Amino acid sequence: MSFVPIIDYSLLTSGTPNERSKVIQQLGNACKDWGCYMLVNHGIPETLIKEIMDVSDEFFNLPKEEKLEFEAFGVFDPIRFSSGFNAVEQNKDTLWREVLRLIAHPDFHCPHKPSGFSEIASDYVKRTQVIVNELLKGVSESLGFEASYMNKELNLDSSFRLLAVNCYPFLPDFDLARGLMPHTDHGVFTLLYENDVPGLEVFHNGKWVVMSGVPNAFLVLSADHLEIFSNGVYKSKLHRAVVKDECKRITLVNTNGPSLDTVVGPSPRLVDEQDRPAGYLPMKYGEYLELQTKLTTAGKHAFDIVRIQN
Ligand SMILES: O=C(O)CCC(=O)C(=O)O
Ligand SMILES: [Fe+2]
Repeated sequence: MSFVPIIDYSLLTSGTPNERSKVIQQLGNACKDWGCYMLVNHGIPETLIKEIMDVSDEFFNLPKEEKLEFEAFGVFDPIRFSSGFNAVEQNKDTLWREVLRLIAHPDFHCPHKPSGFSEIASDYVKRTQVIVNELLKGVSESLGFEASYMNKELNLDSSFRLLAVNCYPFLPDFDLARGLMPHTDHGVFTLLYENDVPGLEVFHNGKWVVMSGVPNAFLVLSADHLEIFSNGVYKSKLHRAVVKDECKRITLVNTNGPSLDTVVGPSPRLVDEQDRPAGYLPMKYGEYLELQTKLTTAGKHAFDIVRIQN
């Protein structure tokens, strides 16, 4: 039996050169073997995590009409609240979830209530950004590139980033399954933090594996644009949420894409006409997001359109 890899973030930033190169190797192995890992010793104060979890909880506890003031459906709407069943599965098993999506970068957006939400969420986004940037350097090096290569090629300084706050409320009076259908995320990789109610599962070696049990860790999932850019060396991770505990699950999800007008295709350094032809069609990240939104209602994925079937 194998376990989800654990990566010690502190060794990336303050390890000796030897420790750093070891952890970069571990990062590469985690991306190759699992496509996901737990990130520990990340340095985000537990007090800040508690604050953002509490204020998110307060948001979801607002009366329905107040939450619906933020209801929106456009993929580029800066603030988007939605709730309901997974649209794809309307006639099959249905899963309940509420989600608040905020565009966090290049500009930060947040509802004006509850009080303090915007300040706390903005602080959380800034601090998680530092982690994302360091991880990007490590991932870039693990692919054999210089640390800044991915950042430069994907215009990550002006990247499009979302903070999605998911809530799976426990509703004892309703017979509702709670969770999220199997999917992969857009962007380079996703950082996910859960309150202490488990639910995230990843598909590994033909089985669903629960990602939980490491306290105070981020779960990091490789996403579609890492697979595309690495020409399939690192795969996007299939995952889902299944919430069984009789408690409310809240998750904080940071997606980290390139800038919207960046055309993402396989890095020329990882394409070789003979041995490793390009496996993905280039597409602007913004177009990919729009396409994904259109396809979701049909139960399809933009990834299937850019992937070249050899
Ligand atoms: O809430 C979870 O555990 C999963 C969330 C997720 O996969 C997403 O928001 O993309
Ligand atoms: Fe996801």
